[in-house]
Amino acid sequence: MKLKVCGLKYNNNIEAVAKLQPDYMGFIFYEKSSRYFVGEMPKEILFYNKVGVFVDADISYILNKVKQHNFKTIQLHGSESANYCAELRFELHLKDEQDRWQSDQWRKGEWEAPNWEVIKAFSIKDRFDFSVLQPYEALVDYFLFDTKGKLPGGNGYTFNWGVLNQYPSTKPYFLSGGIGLSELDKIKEFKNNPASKHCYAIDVNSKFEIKPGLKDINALEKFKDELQH
Ligand SMILES: O=C(O)c1ccccc1NCC(=O)[C@H](O)[C@H](O)COP(=O)(O)O
Repeated sequence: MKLKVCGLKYNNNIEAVAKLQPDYMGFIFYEKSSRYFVGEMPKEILFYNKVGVFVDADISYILNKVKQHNFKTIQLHGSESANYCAELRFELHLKDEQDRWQSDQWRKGEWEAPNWEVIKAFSIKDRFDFSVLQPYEALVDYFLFDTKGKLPGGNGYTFNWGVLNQYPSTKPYFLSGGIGLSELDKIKEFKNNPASKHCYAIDVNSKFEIKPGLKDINALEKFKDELQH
């Protein structure tokens, strides 16, 4: 399973996390979050697979952040509708066209359109109406299942993963919400469960923090090693 480390905030710490080579590194662009990312990222991670995480943001705001931070993956963590996802896809495509015309690589015949990935998050507690996923099927690349809580994300506790036994789709999903070292046994058990068939990645955040946005590198390293076994 792949690993996404979310909610990175401090540049030295970001570089240290990047050295662990998680598959995705997530950055929160939601002002009310204690992990809200401001400023510039270290140049060293320009080409890493970085995820911009947004909550009901204006699409123009997302496009600005995509350009500023070179995101290829966008995570929608609010109540974004399927129409919103369609509009985002359309705008990303328009952006590609503009970039193509302005690019030297295109003139040299070397231009490659970015492979956008859109993740749509949904919150679960003890049950979930999976029919809500249907309108998003053709519009997003991954679903992400997080725990329903007071905050849109980063609540720090797990939901009942048994709910995923009813997952009706074949779309790969991220499993999220309160996952820490103490969930490793549960993850191993989950891997043997039919519900994990389409689980593409594990998403971790607050359970690996020294303070909001500052990740514990040793704990992450241990988790990554264990996840691979
Ligand atoms: O982490 C936040 O502060 C946050 C705030 C607003 C929207 C999304 C947010 N996090 C998104 C994530 O993908 C988290 O990794 C996910 O919610 C799980 O967090 P945690 O329960 O702390 O493991």
